Amino acid sequence: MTVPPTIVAPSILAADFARLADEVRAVEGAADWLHVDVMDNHFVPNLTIGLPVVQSLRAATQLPFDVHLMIEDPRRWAPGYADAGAYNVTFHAEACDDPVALAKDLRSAGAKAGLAIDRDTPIEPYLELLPSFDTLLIMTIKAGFGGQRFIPQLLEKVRAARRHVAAGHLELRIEVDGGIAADTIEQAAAAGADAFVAGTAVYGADDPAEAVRRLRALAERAISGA
Ligand SMILES: O=C(CO)[C@H](O)[C@H](O)COP(=O)(O)O
Ligand SMILES: [Fe+2]
Repeated sequence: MTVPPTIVAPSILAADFARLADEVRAVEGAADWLHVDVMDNHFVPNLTIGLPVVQSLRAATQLPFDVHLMIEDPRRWAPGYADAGAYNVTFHAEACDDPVALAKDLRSAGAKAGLAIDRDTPIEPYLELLPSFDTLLIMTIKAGFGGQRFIPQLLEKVRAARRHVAAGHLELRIEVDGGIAADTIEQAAAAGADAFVAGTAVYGADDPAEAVRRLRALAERAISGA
């Protein structure tokens, strides 16, 4: 698989769950990954979908799945998503006492491993773990709900992560999640993000595929400094 320089990952959290397969197909061909938010009503105060839905959806699309686990006890559940064919499985640093061990398990199960950092968690203690990961997801809101307002101050974590990645020549995606839209994606890209989750901005648009293409064009323009 060739690796696109900029990833746009529509979040199905903002899709119509009664028409999930159709909603996914609406962004196929435009999106790079499909972002799947799994919430357990314990780690965050919201409940979404779990493994059976991901297993069924896997057969409905060619898009790589970017699973974002907002759950307690990710060591118990995360490998199941890798087994279900997820491309990237991201769990929260705050929910895991041995993130490196779980990253190894995910890679052994054939998935990329992602570490997520919530709004109130500093990035510094986790920078030294990054060589064990393929993706670092930096929340640009408080995890739990779609449709929230982007918090620009959180981009300081993106800048710190980008500096660390550059200094260490690491191969790591820096993904931002929460409130990413046409008026925020350029700041996130300029700060050093190269993967962008967008729920409301994609599925709230009249043409979700066009919204994805527009977001990518804005991000690429900001990254190239044009
Ligand atoms: O992880 C998430 C919420 O915890 C979602 O991925 C995120 O909120 C995307 O939705 P939006 O673009 O509407 O903010
Ligand atoms: Fe997410």
